[in-house]
Amino acid sequence: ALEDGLKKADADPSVKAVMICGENGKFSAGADIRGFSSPKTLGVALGPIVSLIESSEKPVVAAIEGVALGGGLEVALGCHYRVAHAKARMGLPEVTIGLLPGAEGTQRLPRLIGVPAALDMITTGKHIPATEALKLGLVDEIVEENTIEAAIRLANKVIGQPLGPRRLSLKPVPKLPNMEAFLQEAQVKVKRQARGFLAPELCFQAVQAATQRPFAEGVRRERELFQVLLSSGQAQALQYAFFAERAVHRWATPGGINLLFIIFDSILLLSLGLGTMGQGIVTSLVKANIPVVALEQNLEYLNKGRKAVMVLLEREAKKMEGGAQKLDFHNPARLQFTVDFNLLHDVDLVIEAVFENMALKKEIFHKLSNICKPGALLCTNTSALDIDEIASATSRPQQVIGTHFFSPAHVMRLLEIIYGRHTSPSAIATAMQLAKDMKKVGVVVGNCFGFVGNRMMFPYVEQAVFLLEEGSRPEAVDQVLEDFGFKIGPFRMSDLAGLDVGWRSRKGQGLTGPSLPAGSSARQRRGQRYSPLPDLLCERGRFGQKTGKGWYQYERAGGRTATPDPWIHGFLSQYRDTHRIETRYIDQEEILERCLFSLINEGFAILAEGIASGPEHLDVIYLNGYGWPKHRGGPMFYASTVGLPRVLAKLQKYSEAHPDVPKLRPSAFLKKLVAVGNAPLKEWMSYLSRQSPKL
Ligand SMILES: CCCCCCC[C@H](O)CC(=O)SCCNC(=O)CCNC(=O)[C@H](O)C(C)(C)COP(=O)([O-])OP(=O)([O-])OC[C@H]1O[C@@H](n2cnc3c(N)ncnc32)[C@H](O)[C@@H]1OP(=O)([O-])[O-]
Repeated sequence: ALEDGLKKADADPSVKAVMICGENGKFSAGADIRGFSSPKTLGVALGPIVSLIESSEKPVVAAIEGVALGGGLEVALGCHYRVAHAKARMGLPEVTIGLLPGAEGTQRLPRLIGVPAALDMITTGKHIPATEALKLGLVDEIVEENTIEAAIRLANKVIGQPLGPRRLSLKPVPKLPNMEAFLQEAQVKVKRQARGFLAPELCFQAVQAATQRPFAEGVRRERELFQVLLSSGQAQALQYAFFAERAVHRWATPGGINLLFIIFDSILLLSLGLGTMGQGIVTSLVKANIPVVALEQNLEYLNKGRKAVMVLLEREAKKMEGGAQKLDFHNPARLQFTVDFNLLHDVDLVIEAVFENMALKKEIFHKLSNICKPGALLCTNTSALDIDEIASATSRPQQVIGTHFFSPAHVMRLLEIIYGRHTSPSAIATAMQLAKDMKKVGVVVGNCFGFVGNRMMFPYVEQAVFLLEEGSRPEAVDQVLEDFGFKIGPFRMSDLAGLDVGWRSRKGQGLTGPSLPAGSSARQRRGQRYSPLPDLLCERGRFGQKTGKGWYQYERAGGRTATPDPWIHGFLSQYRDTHRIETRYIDQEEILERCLFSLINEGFAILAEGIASGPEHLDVIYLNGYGWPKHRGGPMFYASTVGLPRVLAKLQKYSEAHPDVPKLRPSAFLKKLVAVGNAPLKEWMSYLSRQSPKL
């Protein structure tokens, strides 16, 4: 249509200028991402159309409203002028779906805004607001009112002016005094951050080509690189992740009810507990423009918490344009700190974020149930505790729901939303809406120990520790998983989170500590293999970063630079001697497979139990809360790319070698999917006889 329109306009002498706009207040979100999975729909190449726009003999003005992303922005770059609405956002986000701008955007953008800014936009895929686009010279004008009228005004003004200088393909790339050095440094940075993710590196190469070759050759290079990415497999993983994230917004209850309404006109939210988690939650709420009261049990904790929240908010405000004014967090109508439980009467929604202790949580929920107004929703921030048991302390279990935030809560996007046996659909809908307002990805899951994310994490960490018993070292295991794409491996993660957290939980479960029955075997619990290694470290005061020693050693207590610790190496060999374990060499493949496949195996069990309604939900949780590398699409998608028969065969092999490790025993659901012929991921759930009984 664009091509036809342009040709008609060019041929019609009564047309003096052309204006291109989108429909319904949106310029364009770019190519249809679904089209990339079918080569047929890629038939129409956008690049030549962009060139056609640029070569028009009549001035073409883009009127950008809403978004101009990807191919949308590339179309705008072909125009001779760009007018944007002040609220519009622009970007070349192709890298986030594993691609690069394939319609000449990598060649035009650096010519317009210079190499540093273009590289930044293209390799990160970030969306920038119109005000920033104006500063960069990406748009010629921004308007508060009618963009289309403004674009037409500009078009009328420029009729008859020479178009040569406005054709980006004819412009040279602006020179930098130190272009070589700049590019070298930028490439190192891109590579370091990509950790196996191809698209940023190829985006870099395409922009580099713009600095080294004439426009037409640069375009050829861009097309070659685009094809490499298109067939890399990473693009499919990222595009799957894009749609998976949107699919988790669609949730249903046992009767198929899916309520999408907010039950409160205006929310006054109360955050209870101002520890690290509470501080992050309050910061996110203020950022989401939700009036919030932060409550602590005593003044000492309150003042400490208030100070920390203020530091976080100041920092957030600095990142935003007009941040302090927008956040307005010194205004008591927006944010109050109190120790007065009477304020609970007026709040619509409570997020409790006290210490992870069942007795304490029950006591608080009993109190909340007595004080809060009848409609108030009561959320508990917990990473593993039973929502039904917490709800049983109230007279309104239908209004109790789990909201598992991830630390730091003002940064991490994931919010696991856990419904109990009595949680009402409107409570789920409200929690989902809250997630959306807080710009988080809410995923509805069922109630079980560890919910989805942590439940899948337990066997992964368990395998990592077993590998140490058998002959590996923390740094070797971490390296394999970091090479796979995780930001940090399980041991560095454990040091960061604090080894004492798990120790406390194991003591609570009677797996270690004083409640462990006398005479228990060191490496067996309840008939299963158990590793006391983490407990032994904790007994020696090695809690991780906070004590300067854990699985690694650090420069000081609270230090962040992990270095392999010879003490740990000696300790491990002594441990193996004590327990007569023969040290063996464990290769990278075994490390990777045992850690990942045990996690994936638990995912299949979760799906079969109806704790989550589809593999996409598990993947979205892992991508947004556990640092799973995005270009691998999430654990369940990864399993589908490895092939379920291979995952099954490997689990069978490892399970035979370790018969006392139940988490290596292949799940019945995985076996079934292999038996039916390696079913594709989107069909998995149709092979469950009872679908999502808990949702
Ligand atoms: C020979 C080679 C030729 C190559 C040519 C290359 C051209 C070019 O370089 C490549 C591209 O443009 S790549 C593209 C680069 N562009 C991007 O990567 C932009 C990706 N999109 C976004 O970032 C966000 O969706 C927006 C900011 C646009 C809206 O955010 P919001 O307001 O929170 O809304 P929301 O919930 O997010 O979306 C609403 C609905 O729209 C759907 N949908 C949206 N975009 C889609 C798309 N492009 N496609 C399909 N569907 C798309 C979305 O799934 C959802 O559907 P549902 O059924 O209701 O679930």
